[in-house]
Amino acid sequence: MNTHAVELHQVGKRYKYFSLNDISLSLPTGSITGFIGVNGAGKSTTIRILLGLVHQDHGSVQVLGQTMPEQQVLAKREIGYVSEDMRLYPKASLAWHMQFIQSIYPNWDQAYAEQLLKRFDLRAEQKIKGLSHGQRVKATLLLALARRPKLLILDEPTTGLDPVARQEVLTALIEVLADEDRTILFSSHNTLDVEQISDQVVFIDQGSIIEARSKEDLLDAWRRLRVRVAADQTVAQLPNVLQHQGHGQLQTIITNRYSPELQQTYQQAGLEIQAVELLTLEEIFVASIQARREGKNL
Ligand SMILES: Nc1ncnc2c1ncn2[C@@H]1O[C@H](COP(=O)(O)OP(=O)(O)OP(=O)(O)O)[C@@H](O)[C@H]1O
Repeated sequence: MNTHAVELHQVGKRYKYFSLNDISLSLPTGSITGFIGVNGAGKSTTIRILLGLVHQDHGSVQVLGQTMPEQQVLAKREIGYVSEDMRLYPKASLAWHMQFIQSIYPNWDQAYAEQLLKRFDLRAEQKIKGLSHGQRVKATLLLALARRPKLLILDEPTTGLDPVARQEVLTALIEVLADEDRTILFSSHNTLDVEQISDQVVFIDQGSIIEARSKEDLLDAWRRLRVRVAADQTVAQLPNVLQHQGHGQLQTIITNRYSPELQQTYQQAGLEIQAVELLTLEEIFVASIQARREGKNL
């Protein structure tokens, strides 16, 4: 078994108005990675390169031990892919699609497919054209999950789903990972979903990866400190202050390098620390993008 399901090294792709800038990324086997970026950041382009649908201009791409795009036929047998723009046949039923996929993929798990039908409250005999948006997303997900792929790549899997449906989908994804040699990459604008289920987080901005590490490490490193400062003190010059707000005596500092030692340094500089708070993944994402756009190093 490979220790990494996906390895990108210095991968670049140039379009007229956009370029993916030599990105490197590793997804450990058995992990679930949330891939977060604003519109147009390069999430789908990266995913298409992983699938061999778009060829990189340079750099190496290994997916499940296969070199992409050259060995994409072999890799694709083991990859399940779900995106919003996937087309099912509107006039055919879900059962027809299930049989069709079963005939192509030997790993199809019919018992699991039936379990997912119940979980997602879908009827196999219903035609695709009669399904609501959310039901269509769940149907596509069922077709991908029941193939039992080694790597599941989901482009915005929860967009447009109601909160209950979102939770059902997220629970199904967590269950996939009970089997430890399966790996999931999912892109999302929804940081709440990523915070809930991923164990690795990747931020992409303007074609560059700006953060890639374990969710726990990331959440632990970022803090908001509420501090009382002396009148003549300048907070901005203290070490590891990424952002600060307020001009009077009470100010807030945001740091992405929190440690008890850093807190001591601030205290020794004369700050009175009134509170130390964790940030949500959404706050961390927004602050990371802002810092980068202001030319600060993360
Ligand atoms: N085939 C193409 N030709 C030219 N430009 C392209 C092509 N495909 C993507 N792009 C450009 O690459 C940029 C990144 O697009 P991409 O779809 O990867 O972003 P994304 O992060 O998935 O965005 P969103 O969240 O809006 O789906 C966009 O500016 C897009 O216009």
